[in-house]
Amino acid sequence: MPRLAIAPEVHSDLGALASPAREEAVVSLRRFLRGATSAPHPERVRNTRDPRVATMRLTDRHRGVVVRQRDVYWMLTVQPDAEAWSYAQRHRFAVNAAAGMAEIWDAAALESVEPALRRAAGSAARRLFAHVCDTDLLGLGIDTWLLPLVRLMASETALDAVEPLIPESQFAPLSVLAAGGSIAEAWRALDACAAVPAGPIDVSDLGAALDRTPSRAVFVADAEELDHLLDRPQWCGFPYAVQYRIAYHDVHDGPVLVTGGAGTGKTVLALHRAAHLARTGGGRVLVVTFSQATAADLTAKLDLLVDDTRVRDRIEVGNVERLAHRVVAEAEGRPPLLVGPPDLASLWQEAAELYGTTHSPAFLLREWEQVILAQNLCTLQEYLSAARPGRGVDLDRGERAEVWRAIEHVTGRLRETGRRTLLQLATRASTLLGRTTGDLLDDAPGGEPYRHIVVDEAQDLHPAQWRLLRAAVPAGPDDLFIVGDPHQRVFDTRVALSSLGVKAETYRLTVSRRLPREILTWAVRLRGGGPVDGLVDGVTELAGFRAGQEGPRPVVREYVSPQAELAGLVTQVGEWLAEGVPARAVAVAARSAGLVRDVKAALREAGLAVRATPLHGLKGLEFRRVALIGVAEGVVPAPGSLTPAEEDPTARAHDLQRERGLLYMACTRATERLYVSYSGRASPFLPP
Ligand SMILES: Nc1ncnc2c1ncn2[C@@H]1O[C@H](COP(=O)(O)OP(=O)(O)OP(=O)(O)O)[C@@H](O)[C@H]1O
Repeated sequence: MPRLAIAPEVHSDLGALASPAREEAVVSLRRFLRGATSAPHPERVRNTRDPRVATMRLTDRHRGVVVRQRDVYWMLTVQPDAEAWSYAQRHRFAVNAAAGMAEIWDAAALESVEPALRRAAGSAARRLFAHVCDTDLLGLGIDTWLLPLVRLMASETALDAVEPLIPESQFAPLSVLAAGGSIAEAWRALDACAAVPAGPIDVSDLGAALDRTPSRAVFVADAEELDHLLDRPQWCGFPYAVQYRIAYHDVHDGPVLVTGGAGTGKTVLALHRAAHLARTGGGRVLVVTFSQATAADLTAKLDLLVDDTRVRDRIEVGNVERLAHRVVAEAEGRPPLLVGPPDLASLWQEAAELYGTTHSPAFLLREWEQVILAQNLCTLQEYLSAARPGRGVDLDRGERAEVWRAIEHVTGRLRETGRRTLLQLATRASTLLGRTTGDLLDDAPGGEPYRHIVVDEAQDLHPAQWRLLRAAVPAGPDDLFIVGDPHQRVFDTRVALSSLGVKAETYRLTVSRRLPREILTWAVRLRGGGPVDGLVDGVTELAGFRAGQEGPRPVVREYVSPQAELAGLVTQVGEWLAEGVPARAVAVAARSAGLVRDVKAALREAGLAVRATPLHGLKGLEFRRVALIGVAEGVVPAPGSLTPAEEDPTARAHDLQRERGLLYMACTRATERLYVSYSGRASPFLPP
């Protein structure tokens, strides 16, 4: 029987076909898998660059392009006849001699750039890879067919120009060598492209190479497996090599931290890991995310990824607040009472007035959350000797004692009325769990506690919440799997995991699978501000963060008045919907609640039923079209959320960075188009 491997492009090509053609093509593939007499068969194509390539008729107008070797058929794309023949003629296929993965490249396009490379090389004093011998290049898996082209390159620009035309596993080691890296570093770059470690490699064994390349080929044994692969989104069946390597690694010895820019596939990776742990791990898996909206999104994605209900039932999705609530409720025998923000604000006001402190209510709140709760300081003595990282104003002993009294007033009033803040709840829950790890969570089927916790959007967790998560899972292999992006932080919680005793093995993802290059470049300019701290030791840079696709540039519109801006928004959204973009794929957001209300009213009046939300509401989500309005001076950054510089310049700088992170996060939700508008003067965050 033939062994059929499907490439991700077949998934998207079939998805793009109109309904009867798609069904016809799938029926043909099913017949092929059954070996039916009427099944499509490989037909030779004239003038191919690789004799193993053929096409198979799948509908009266479409063909699948396959590379055949013995019983293995690797189907690469499904195209109308002429395009399928052209594709078959243009491409070459090989097995990487060093890392063993299957590779494919557009040889015709490379041949057409060869004369330009030769001309540039003629006038160059030195070739880019003159310092590396052929043996080393071949040892790094550089293909013998590509080698002469590599030898012609005279500059990094030449290498960058061919990047889209050659496999990543060829480009990655070359780019390291071009930048002056060593052979060992180039090897590491090549290793990073592999989904599985290679073992012995036989370059003539296509089947074994495809097994090592799960991001490019999935074998389907029968019609059921074929339907299963095609009916789910592409990310379910084809994790990228780096996602596969981390997510399907047998056992990570302890915590794992994966960072990466917006849209680099962290959430998808976290979901694959959660699924893998639920299938193979030692107990229940808790997936922690930011909000109810992101929890609903992750739940829906997990339902798609994991269809075995027994495995799915082992995974729970929630946020830290829910976990804290549940632990405390179970220990205390009744649901805890929470204090609302207005009541809390008036308590801080009262404390500032009563104790005549020179510090504002907002200062006291930050001191409580960022110093006292962050370090779980329980006595004045502890507070007097504590470090106050991130706080810009020094406090002497007398001032600290005064601040402590004010804080005790608030905590005392909360105690009297039986109310708590969310961070207090987290602290209480971690204390309870610290005493009895797991036992308080045993109302699950089977009675076991969480054995694994997977954390998405980790950049915004407070130390008190980290302590809760740490206490909710026994320390050991595969205990914590954490993904996050410090550049997207929207709260002022800058904590390095190691400072909380979480020593994680770290990985970094660099290619955005969501953002077109134009939006990414613009958003990175907007983010500016250089490296940021949080999660990792030291800082995270945006350097190396790049996009995998092209697209239109963001549109920035200036209007003469807020009314004109709303009218412009309505026109823009109307145009998107008229183009056929579904309403659920469009989001509109603004910084202030008032503006969101105006947007909702304007959209309602125009009969446009798209999501409108504050900027925070976009966190963790993505949409084909995103419109951000009111990105004006005096609105973004929101003046009310900035600490006055005279009160605490460091806190103000942090507030500004957080506001910038918020706008950056919102801009990076768009997969296709980003529209930004303002009336009056532009927000100082917008790039010139
Ligand atoms: N293996 C894959 N195959 C196809 N698409 C993928 C794959 N991995 C991720 N994607 C797509 O890339 C986009 C970004 O992925 P994801 O949401 O996981 O990124 P992220 O790093 O969590 O983003 P952010 O931090 O900005 O929320 C999504 O549209 C997702 O479906």
